[in-house]
Amino acid sequence: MNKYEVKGVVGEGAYGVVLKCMNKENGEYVAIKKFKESDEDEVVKKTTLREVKILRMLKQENIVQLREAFRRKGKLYLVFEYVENNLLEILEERPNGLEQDDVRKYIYQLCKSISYCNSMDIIHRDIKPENLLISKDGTLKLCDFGFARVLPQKGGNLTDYVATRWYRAPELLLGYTDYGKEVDMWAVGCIMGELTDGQPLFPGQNEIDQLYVIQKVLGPLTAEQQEVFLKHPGFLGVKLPEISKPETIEKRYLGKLSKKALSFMKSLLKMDPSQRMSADEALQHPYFDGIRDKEIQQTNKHGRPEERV
Ligand SMILES: Oc1ccc(-c2ccc(-c3cc(Nc4ccc(CNC5CC5)cc4)n[nH]3)cc2)c(O)c1
Repeated sequence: MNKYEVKGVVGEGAYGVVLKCMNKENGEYVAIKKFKESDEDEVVKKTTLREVKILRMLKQENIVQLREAFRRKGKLYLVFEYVENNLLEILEERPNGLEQDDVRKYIYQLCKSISYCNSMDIIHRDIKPENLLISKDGTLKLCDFGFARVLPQKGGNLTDYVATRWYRAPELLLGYTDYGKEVDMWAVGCIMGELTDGQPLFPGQNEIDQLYVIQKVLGPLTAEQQEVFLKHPGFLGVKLPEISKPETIEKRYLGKLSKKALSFMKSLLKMDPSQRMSADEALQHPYFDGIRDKEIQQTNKHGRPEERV
């Protein structure tokens, strides 16, 4: 830590703190995650080692890069690239939402980061505006893999966890343990809505209310999910809401979303995870026509020559 000068705090959590620091040797800014616990606690040690193992796997332009990891006085320090801002603060500056083209550019980059994670069998599990960093040139970078997990082999289960409620998929809220990468794409749909009008799409006040606000817009849970809800110990005695006329995404964003954007968002906000669009499918969606082609042209200009057919 001697070569770093602390300039401020950019994040805090149960784990510890993320500091904005300057490298005194080269003047470069970095973000350093300083873990609170020393490594005496076996459980903490196991989770931090799992986090570092995942971070070392990730090298993609829309994911914050881990630069180095070191221990000092029994505490673990992770050094990352520093990025100027995050989407939470940008949303606070734009209470009525962002321009539609900026929404599209950010959601495209987010889908690229998730597609890359999925190619490594990694799910993030806590995608939210605070964990989406935005650089001065408008590059989005996914950060904070503290809840991330490597998907278990077929039939394996994931343990429960508590991440940010407003972006949590129905299967997580209902306690399913065989959930998968679809939970990250549900969060993308929630964030797309929030970027569009500046308001959280499903701002539930507790877990029951979260399921209620989701159904108020999208309609009822699936039949299977309703059965799970009625048997869930945490929801015993709680009635499912009678949703005769859901608000619908169309009405919620009337006049604010193009037809392609609406179709894209609705393909993400499917109650049934098996029906939800994957990150790879999302990248091929007509919503990204124009962005994808421009990127292909640029790659061919600077990268591998266009394959001759
Ligand atoms: O497993 C992990 C754990 C932590 C990280 C992580 C890595 C890097 C950052 C980070 C944050 C950051 N910049 C930043 C973050 C937040 C703001 C918003 N204003 C803050 C409140 C003062 C402004 C700038 N640059 N890099 C944050 C988290 C990570 O990427 C993975």
